[in-house]
Amino acid sequence: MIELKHITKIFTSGKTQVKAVRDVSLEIRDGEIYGIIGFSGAGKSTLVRCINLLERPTQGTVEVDGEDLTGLTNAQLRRARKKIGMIFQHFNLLPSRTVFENIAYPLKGEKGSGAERAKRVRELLELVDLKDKENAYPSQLSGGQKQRVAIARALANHPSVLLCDEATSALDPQTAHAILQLLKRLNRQLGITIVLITHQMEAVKEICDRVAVMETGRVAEEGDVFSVFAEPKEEITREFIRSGSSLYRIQERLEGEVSALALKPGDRLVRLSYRKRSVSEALVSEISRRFYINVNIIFSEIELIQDAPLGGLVAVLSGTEEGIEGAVRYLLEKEVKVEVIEHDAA
Ligand SMILES: Nc1ncnc2c1ncn2[C@@H]1O[C@H](COP(=O)(O)OP(=O)(O)OP(=O)(O)O)[C@@H](O)[C@H]1O
Repeated sequence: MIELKHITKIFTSGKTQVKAVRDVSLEIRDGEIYGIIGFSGAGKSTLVRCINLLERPTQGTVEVDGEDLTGLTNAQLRRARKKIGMIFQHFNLLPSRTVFENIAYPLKGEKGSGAERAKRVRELLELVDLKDKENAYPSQLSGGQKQRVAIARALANHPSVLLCDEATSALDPQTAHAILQLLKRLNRQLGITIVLITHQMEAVKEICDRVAVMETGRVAEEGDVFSVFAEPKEEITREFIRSGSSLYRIQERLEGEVSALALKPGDRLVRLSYRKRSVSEALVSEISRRFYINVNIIFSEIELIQDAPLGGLVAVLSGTEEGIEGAVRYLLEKEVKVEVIEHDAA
């Protein structure tokens, strides 16, 4: 387990001070994928660099598996850091070394013969699906391949934690997806704890179990990914959801063009959002049948987050006043959030 207790980090240069992290306390459990999301400058990188003490916190303690890293001598810290691998946005490979040599680099000075180290490098190459690239140089690799090399290198000493600082931000969406899937596989296969720093909501939704949302050096909100995104409590989280969801953008567009939908008297244009994991029934056909109403779906966006549907739809409900009222009550009972965007009162 990683326990951050009251971490504050202040950068001082001359007379100016920047409080990059302000009194952050977090617990990251063994074997989970923990996301830290925030816009640029929120303090994510500084916080994650405090976990392996690449940045020494101005205040607070960092415990990894019960050991307080802030209290260690330099030699002890070097040993403790072997338990914590790290990858970066721009891969940080050694350009004049081959893939094999890059991965072997952290094994230098470790126990074991050259043959044993070579065996370990080949195991790692296989783990990240790069067996045929051991003699290539970084400049001969794609971004995704470079990140695979960086992951293999970070895993060389069997760490129990992998810190990922914007690891997919420099990659195209397809390659980013492949790297995220690789991280998820390594998490399941090796049981390694992963801390993923990102400004991309998609990355968090795709693989994280829990998430912390950071704003101006603080954690604004924290929890399991489904709950945080289904029922955000803070405005900053809502901003992230809006930035990554067409469901909200479509509403903005529709508001300007409601007349084009030709709502009839009594019709309601609504947005339905799933808020609880339990929604699995065919709700649309159910309300249509029970309350004798028509549900004309204009747009829907539903994705599986942690195996539960998250998202919703924008639709026009037409029928009698009682029918529509009944349907709305029924949806609310099922914990579906109902927002009326337009009501063309009869
Ligand atoms: N070494 C440093 N010296 C001075 N200020 C710094 C230093 N590193 C970071 N900062 C400042 O601390 C704040 C937080 O930066 P940080 O890089 O942690 O944020 P971030 O959320 O990771 O953003 P980004 O995604 O843009 O890297 C920013 O205002 C930044 O300018």
